[in-house]
Order: sequence, then structure tokens, then C-alpha cells
Amino acid sequence: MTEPVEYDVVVLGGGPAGENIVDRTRAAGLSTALVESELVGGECSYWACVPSKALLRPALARADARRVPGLAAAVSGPLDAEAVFAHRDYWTGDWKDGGQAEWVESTGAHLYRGHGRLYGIRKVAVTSPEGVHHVLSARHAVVVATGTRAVVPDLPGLHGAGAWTSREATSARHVPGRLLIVGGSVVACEMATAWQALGSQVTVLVRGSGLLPRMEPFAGELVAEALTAAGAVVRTGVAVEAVVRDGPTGPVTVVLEGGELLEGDELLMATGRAPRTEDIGLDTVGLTPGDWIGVDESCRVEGHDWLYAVGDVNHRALLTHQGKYQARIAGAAIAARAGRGTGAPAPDGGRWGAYAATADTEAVPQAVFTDPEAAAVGVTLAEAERSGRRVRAVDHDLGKVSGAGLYADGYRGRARMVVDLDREVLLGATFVGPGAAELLHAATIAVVGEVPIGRLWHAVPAFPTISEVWLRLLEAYRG
Ligand SMILES: Cc1cc2nc3c(=O)[nH]c(=O)nc-3n(C[C@H](O)[C@H](O)[C@H](O)COP(=O)(O)OP(=O)(O)OC[C@H]3O[C@@H](n4cnc5c(N)ncnc54)[C@H](O)[C@@H]3O)c2cc1C
Ligand SMILES: NC(=O)c1ccc[n+]([C@@H]2O[C@H](COP(=O)([O-])OP(=O)(O)OC[C@H]3O[C@@H](n4cnc5c(N)ncnc54)[C@H](O)[C@@H]3O)[C@@H](O)[C@H]2O)c1
Repeated sequence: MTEPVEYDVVVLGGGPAGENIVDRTRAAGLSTALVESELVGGECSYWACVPSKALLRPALARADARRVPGLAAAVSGPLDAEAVFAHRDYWTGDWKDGGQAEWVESTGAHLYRGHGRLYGIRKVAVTSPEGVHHVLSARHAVVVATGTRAVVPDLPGLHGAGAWTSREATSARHVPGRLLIVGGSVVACEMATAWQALGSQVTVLVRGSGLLPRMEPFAGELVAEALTAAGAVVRTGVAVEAVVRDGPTGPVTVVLEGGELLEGDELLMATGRAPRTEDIGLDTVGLTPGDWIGVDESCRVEGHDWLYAVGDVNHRALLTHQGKYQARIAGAAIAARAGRGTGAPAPDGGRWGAYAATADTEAVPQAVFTDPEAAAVGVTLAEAERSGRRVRAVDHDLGKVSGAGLYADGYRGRARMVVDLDREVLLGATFVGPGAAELLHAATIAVVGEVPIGRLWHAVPAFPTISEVWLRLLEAYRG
């Protein structure tokens, strides 16, 4: 090992969360090193949000256009898969990170390429791909932002069977004839939508009772209905027991509980995420390798006043925008604790102050880019009831809103708001329907702002937009 190189802050992992820490600590004038073992930009830029949305946009635009009288016939043909892949490749920068690495350097931060590991208190050891070792020491903070990887269950025959994870599902260059997808949550639903539209015969195998289990039940029901109408098969209550494939290519067979066999050309395991913490030296600071890293509201690890964890790895909300939000909060807290704040008070500022990632527990927005889109913020009715609050849900058929009818013929969708009856504020909202993702931010503002229902009455939605559903929900609430 060489002599330690000293920085104010050392960041482990250059995904969206790590990049935003760099942005905030550099803005506060703190010297910062960023360690990245693969591509600067992380999972989100190359194998998750960005490529998946690039694959989905043509699918959703075509589906929308097919519901517009006078236009439908013009878009009746298949998608041009090669053009869709080219669009996806453009958005991933062909899996090259030169632009994002340049941005890091432009902030004045120092980028170390290689695998980083904690090496005792305030120290990080980096091993470059060429085998060169560096030791970095941090005057104020080390921030872990190493993200997650796909979980592949330990099923007989699965390892070595060349099953896709989200990485292959977002970067594949051929359209499989038959795609089997195990899982029923967000990755499964989005990838089923994309690959069915690209020409695969998709079968979704869900062990639970429906799709999108973390949302209001009608979200999964409407997505399942639309996937089925598009030609996919959605099977609920099924368990995969084994996988059979001779080598990593060729037909693949899954064996269901009860002995039924299903054959496909590719198999996607969309079965969740695990933290990338098994080989980052957590044991050198008394933490357990392989665990999620628990943090307080400023994203600091309890008992370690110099150690922070932001993004997926802290398991607060596995979404890019929440990881970036946490990085803004933690970055501000690090700067303030280092005496470099921007005039804001020292990190105690209250639940909605500059140093508490309160939205992680109160108002996480998520937009799922299926057809129909499913967008939700805050709590579902079931979650609100479980928390013991006095609540009421009001629903409205989105298809009955003029703006929705004009947007698409036969528009199918639904909206729900969950109201806290004691405080008369919104605790959650869900919108499912074509174009519904863009309805979400208004609801996020209402939940975070704790805007009284009486005041929302004065927030008049423009006619004829789909947002007029807000008026209908408020009318339904007021009876
Ligand atoms: C298919 C798919 C689609 C998704 N779509 C969306 C979406 O539309 N919207 C949304 O909000 N979220 C989406 N997500 C979730 C989103 O990708 C994650 O929440 C986000 O990437 C988390 O960012 P992060 O910075 O915490 O981690 P990551 O993006 O995982 O980045 C972590 C970085 O750390 C690096 N690293 C790991 N270990 C080390 C080490 N020891 N040394 C150095 N570097 C290391 C990794 O190489 C990586 O670059 C999607 C996820 C998937 C799988
Ligand atoms: N548009 C978006 O915001 C977006 C898109 C994709 C992913 N994401 C995020 O990325 C994360 C990962 O998503 P995901 O869908 O991979 O994971 P997830 O944790 O949301 O869902 C995994 C699903 O797999 C099922 N499962 C686990 N093991 C199984 C097994 N052996 N057999 C059958 N089913 C099994 C679980 O019951 C669960 O429903 C999520 O937090 C999600 O919010 C967000």
C-alpha cells in the first residue's frame, strides 16, 4: 500500500447517488475523491432506468397512437427493433462513460477507477483494474453509494443457464421469440411491456396474487389486463422450482411446482435486488458484509460519525430520484458538519429541514412505464389503514375525464387519493392510465406540502387535461 492521499470526502460508487454527493460536496468547496469500479453513471445510466425507458418509449408511443382515431392505421405495423435498439444504445452512450467521467473531473473532484473497500476508519483502499493500489483517507466523510445487483434465486439448474437479469433485459440486441419472465414487480412489468411490443411472446410467472404488489391493487389489475390484451400471458400464484437448459443458449425450460413445464428462448429473472456490500470492507469498521447499510435521516450510519450511505445501498427507497435526493441531503449535512454550510443551521433543522431525507418515508413518488402507466406517491389505502390512521379513499374512473377521452379513444384508467380524515390532507395518490406518469408531481407537492383539501379546491385543473381528475376526486370526497 502507498501513503494515503487525503481528501475531505471520499465517495465509493459513481451511480446517480454518488455523483450527486460529488456535486454537493464540491459545491461546498470540499476536496472530493470518487471511486468507481465499472461505469460512472451507475446501473441507472447503463442497465436500468435509462435503457429501459428508451426501450419502452416507442412501445408506449405506439400504444397511445393506436388509440387515436385517424392515426391508428398509420401505426398498425411492428416496431423497428433495430431502430429501437439504436435509440437505446444512443441513450446509454454505447456503454461508454467518457461524458460522465469528464463531468466528475469538471467539478474538481478526482476520479479513481477501480474496486474500493473501506480500510478501517475514514480510509478507503482502491485496487485499479491494472492492479495498482491507492489508499485514500477522508478528513470529514466517507460516503458509500455502491448500489445493488440483481438477486438470482438459488434454483436447481438456474446458475449456468444463461438467464437474463435486468442487465441483459435492458442491453440485449436480439428479440427472443419466447421470453419467460419470473417476478411480478416493476422490472418484470416494464420488461414484459417492452419485449412483448418488440415482438417476443412474453409469459410472466408471478408467485404472488398479482402484478405491482407495492401499489394499489387496481394498478396491477389494469397492467395485467393490458399485457394480456397485447398478447402476453400473465400467470399468478405459480412457483418456479427448477430450470433446465443445455448450456447458456438454446431453448430453456422452467419447471413449475406441480410439474408443469414451460419452454422459452430466454428467461428473465426479475426477482429483486441485493446490496453491493459483500466486498467493500464493512467488516473493517464493525459492520456486516452483504447487509444493507442502515442510516439516520441525514443518511449517516449510526455509531460512525464519519460514515454515510446514500442511494439503493441504504434500502430506504430503491429509486434514482430518491438516491439523488438523499445525496443532496447528506451532502448538505457533511458540508455543515465540516463547517462549510451555506448559512443553513447546523444539522438538526427539523423533519422537513435541509438535513433530513423525510420524503423517503412520507412521499416517495414512483412512475412505472407500463401500458397503462402506473404512478403513485405516499401511502396506499392498505398501508394507511395498517398505520392506524383514520383515512378515506376516493376513486375516480380516469376514462370518464374529458381530457382522457380526448387523449385516447376508450381510455382505461383509474385514480385514487387517500385522505387523512383528522388533518384533511392527502397521504397518498395513485394514477393508472396512458400518460398518467405526468400527473404524479402535482400529487407529490400536495403530499409533501400537506396542502389542506380546502385549499386544493382552489387549484383548478385546466380543461380539457387528464388532470381534471383532481377536480372529480375532490368532488367525490366532498360528496
Ligand atoms: C431495470 C431497472 C429499471 C429501473 N428504472 C428506474 C426508473 O425508471 N426510475 C427510477 O427512479 N429508478 C429505476 N430503477 C432503480 C435505479 O436503477 C436505482 O435506484 C439507482 O440506479 C440507484 O442508484 P445508486 O447510485 O444508489 O446505485 P447504482 O446506480 O447501482 O450505482 C452504484 C455504482 O457503484 C459502483 N460500485 C459498486 N461497488 C463498488 C466498489 N466496491 N468500488 C467502486 N465502485 C463500486 C457500481 O459500479 C455503480 O456504478 C431501475 C432499476 C432497474 C433494475
Ligand atoms: N420505473 C421505476 O421506477 C422502476 C423500474 C424498474 C425498477 N425499479 C426499482 O428497482 C427495484 C428492483 O425492481 P424489481 O422488480 O427487480 O424488484 P422488486 O423487489 O420490486 O420485486 C421482486 C419481485 O420478485 C418476486 N420474487 C422474488 N423471488 C422470487 C422467486 N424465487 N420466484 C418468483 N418470484 C420471486 C418478489 O415477490 C417481488 O415481487 C425496485 O425497488 C423498483 O422500484 C423502478
